[in-house]
Amino acid sequence: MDRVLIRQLKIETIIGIYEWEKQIHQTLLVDLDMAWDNRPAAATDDYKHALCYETVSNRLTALITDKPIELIETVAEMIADCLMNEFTVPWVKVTVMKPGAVPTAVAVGVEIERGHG
Ligand SMILES: Nc1nc2c(c(=O)[nH]1)N=C([C@H](O)[C@@H](O)CO)CN2
Repeated sequence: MDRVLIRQLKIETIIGIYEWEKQIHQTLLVDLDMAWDNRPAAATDDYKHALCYETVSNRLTALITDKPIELIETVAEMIADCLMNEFTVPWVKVTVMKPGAVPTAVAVGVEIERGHG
């Protein structure tokens, strides 16, 4: 299956398990691999057949900034659910990185795959 990709989507939000983290915004970087049949869009050159990476980016930013979240695992699962239920993406790989969370690491993160395709 073809894929639509989003790399390093930057989301500033309240994320973390500690009290001090609930008082600040921190950056998450999200990578998405979304299964999608790109042939109808290419054959017609018609946007209506495309999985719009701009619409997806805006929707996921709104979703994740709506309320405080403790775990990046929750972020990844919310993103996968949204893509499969709202955008009918049949398979997705979601990587959520939290740069700076561990001072001795460039970034830490989680990766999940959901669906088939
Ligand atoms: N697997 C996880 N481990 C940790 C998380 C997390 O979301 N998933 N979060 C934290 C803290 O919020 C940390 O980022 C503060 O620096 C610790 N471990």
